[in-house]
Amino acid sequence: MSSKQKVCILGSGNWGSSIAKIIGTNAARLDSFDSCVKMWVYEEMIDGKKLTEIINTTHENVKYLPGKKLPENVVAVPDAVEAAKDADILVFVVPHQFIPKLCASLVGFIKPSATALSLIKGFDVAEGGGIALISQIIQKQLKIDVSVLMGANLANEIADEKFSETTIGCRDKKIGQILKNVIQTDYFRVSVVDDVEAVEACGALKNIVAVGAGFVDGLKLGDNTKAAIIRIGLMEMIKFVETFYSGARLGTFLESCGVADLITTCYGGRNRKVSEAYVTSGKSIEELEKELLNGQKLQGPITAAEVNFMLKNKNMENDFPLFTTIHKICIGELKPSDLIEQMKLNTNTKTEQVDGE
Ligand SMILES: NC(=O)C1=CN([C@@H]2O[C@H](COP(=O)(O)OP(=O)(O)OC[C@H]3O[C@@H](n4cnc5c(N)ncnc54)[C@H](O)[C@@H]3O)[C@@H](O)[C@H]2O)C=CC1
Ligand SMILES: O=C(CO)COP(=O)(O)O
Repeated sequence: MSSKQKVCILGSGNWGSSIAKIIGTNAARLDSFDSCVKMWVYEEMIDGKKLTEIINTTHENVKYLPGKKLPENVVAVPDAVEAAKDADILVFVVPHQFIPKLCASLVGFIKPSATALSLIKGFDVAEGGGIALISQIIQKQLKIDVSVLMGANLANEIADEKFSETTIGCRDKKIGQILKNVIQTDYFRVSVVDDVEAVEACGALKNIVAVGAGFVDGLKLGDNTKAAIIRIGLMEMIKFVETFYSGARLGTFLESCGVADLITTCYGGRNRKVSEAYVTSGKSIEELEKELLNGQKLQGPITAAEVNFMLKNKNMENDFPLFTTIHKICIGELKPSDLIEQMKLNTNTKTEQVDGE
C-alpha cells in the first residue's frame, strides 16, 4: 500500500451513502488517507438529471439518503473500474444480489495489493448445492483479502450521528487497525475481531429472523412473541454458524454484529417493515419492496431462499425450522399465521440441539 491510502466505496444506497459520510470525513481528517474518496454510483436519472451529477453538485444522495450532506471530498463516479482502479481499500456496500456482476466487472482492473472491506449482508448460492459468503465471492473473483463490517447499524440513524457500535471481522491485526481508523468516529464505535466468518454469517442470517419479526408485527402478536422469535432466531444463527463455519466463538454473537444487529433489525429495519405489510396488505413482497422502499432493496427474503437452497440440498430443513418456515411463508407455501404453529412444534428440540444434548 502507498503511504496515503486511497479509499473507494462501491455502492451508494442507504448504507453506502451513510458510510460515505463517515469515510469521507475520516479521509479528510487523517493524514494516512488520500482525502479524495471515490464512490461508485449505479447511475440513474432523477427528474431528468444524473444521480452522479446531483451528488457531485449538491453533495447529497437525494434518492437514498435525502436530507444528509456528504463531505465534498466524496466524488460520485458512474464507472466502477474508474472508481476502483487506484484504490488501496475497496469498501463493498451494494445489495448482495448485485455483487457477482460488480466483481466480474472489476477483474483485472484493481490493484493486486488492495484490501477489501465488505459491508454486505447476504449469501450467494454456490456450485455443488451450497452457499458462499459474500466475502468469499469477492475474494475468489478479485484475489484480494476481504474483511467484513457488520453491526446494529440502521443507516439513517448513523447518518444522524446517533451513538452506534459495529464489528469489523479481520484476520490481520495491521489491516484491522487501518480499517478501524477509516471507519471509527466519536459516535460510531468499532470493535475488531478475527472471527470473520461468524461476523459475516450473523449479518446475513439476522435478516431472515427480521422477516419473521415483521410477520409477528403484522399478525399483531405482541412483544413476547417477537422476543420468542428473536430468541429462536438467535439459537438458529448460532447453530448454523457452528454447523457450517466451525471454530466460531460464542462471544462473537455478543458483539454488535450478533445480538445487537438482530434486535435493531427486528424493531427498526426494512425487512421488518415490508414483512409486516406482507401480512396486512396481501400484496407480494416484490410489490411491497417497490412501494415502500423507493429503490432500496430487501435482503431477508432472498437470503432465506439462499439458506433454504443449501438446507434442502443437505436434507437439513427440519434442523432450522424458523429459517425454513420464514422462507416458506415468503414464497407462499405457508401462511404467515402458520409461523407460530411451526414454532410450537419445534422450540423444545431446538434448545436441546444447541445445548448439545
Ligand atoms: N441500509 C441499512 O440500514 C443497512 C444496510 N446494510 C447492508 O448493506 C448492503 C447495501 O445496502 P444499502 O446501501 O442500504 O442499499 P439499498 O438497499 O439502499 O439499495 C439501493 C442501491 O442499490 C443500487 N442498485 C440498484 N440496482 C442495481 C444494480 N442492478 N446493480 C448495482 N446496484 C444497483 C442502487 O443504485 C442503490 O445504490 C446490503 O447488503 C444491506 O443489507 C447493512 C447495514 C445497514
Ligand atoms: O442491517 C441493517 C441494520 O444493521 C438494516 O436492516 P434492514 O435491511 O432490515 O433495514
